[in-house]
Amino acid sequence: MRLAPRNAVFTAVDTTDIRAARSLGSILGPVTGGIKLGKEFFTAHGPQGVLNVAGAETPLFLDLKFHDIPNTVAGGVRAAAKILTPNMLTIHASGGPAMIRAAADASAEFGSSRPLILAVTVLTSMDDDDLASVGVNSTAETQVLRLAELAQKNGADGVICSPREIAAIRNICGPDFNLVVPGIRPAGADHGDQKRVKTPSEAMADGASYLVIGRPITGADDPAHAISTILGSLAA
Ligand SMILES: O=c1ccn([C@@H]2O[C@H](COP(=O)(O)O)[C@@H](O)[C@H]2O)c(=O)[nH]1
Repeated sequence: MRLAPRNAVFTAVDTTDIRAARSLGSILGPVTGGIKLGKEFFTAHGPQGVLNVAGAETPLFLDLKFHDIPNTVAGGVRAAAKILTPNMLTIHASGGPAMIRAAADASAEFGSSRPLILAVTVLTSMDDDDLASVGVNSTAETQVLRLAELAQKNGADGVICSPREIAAIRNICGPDFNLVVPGIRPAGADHGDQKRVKTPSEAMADGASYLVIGRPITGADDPAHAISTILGSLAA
């Protein structure tokens, strides 16, 4: 299914400032697919903070990137699904088949209100040299494809990948697998620590399901204008 551009964008609200997070959530939540809260916000404010920022009407992508033994990850998924009812929840695919399966099975216990389980492949801040430095002697693309297949085989609903791998994953995993894509930078924007990037329109044209965009929106003087420019580029 092809989403309207606004529904395909999740804004990464990475801050410890709860007032700023609430303000961004109220400005961006209604005009985009929803908001993503991750480790920075969660570590500072915990589940109650998440509930304060993501109202019931704002779709929530909870990006906690669980990576532990299967039993512990399953418990984390259950706790998050019960207390925070996120639409999407992340684990690391490199936790292996049993861990991915445990997360998928735990999510399935929540029936139609279960969160999508998305497996992080290779962080978008890493390139081939970074992978070699941690003992992975494959290109980022080869490693992403390996982990995407593993995630799909073990029940994940989709993966987190960079925009550079979207087309190759679509070929292998098919049209229904969710490809949720950070590493998005409008033309001319600062890449910061992101190494495998493309523009929003390139990523959507390649077949992304959702885009995750943080600093190009939240770091702008006028976040509402920044998101409207991005959505305009997608509509065009
Ligand atoms: O491989 C990954 C996995 C997750 N992220 C998260 O996405 C956003 C991107 O924020 P920007 O400010 O647009 O760079 C951030 O919350 C990361 O934790 C990722 O970038 N790459």
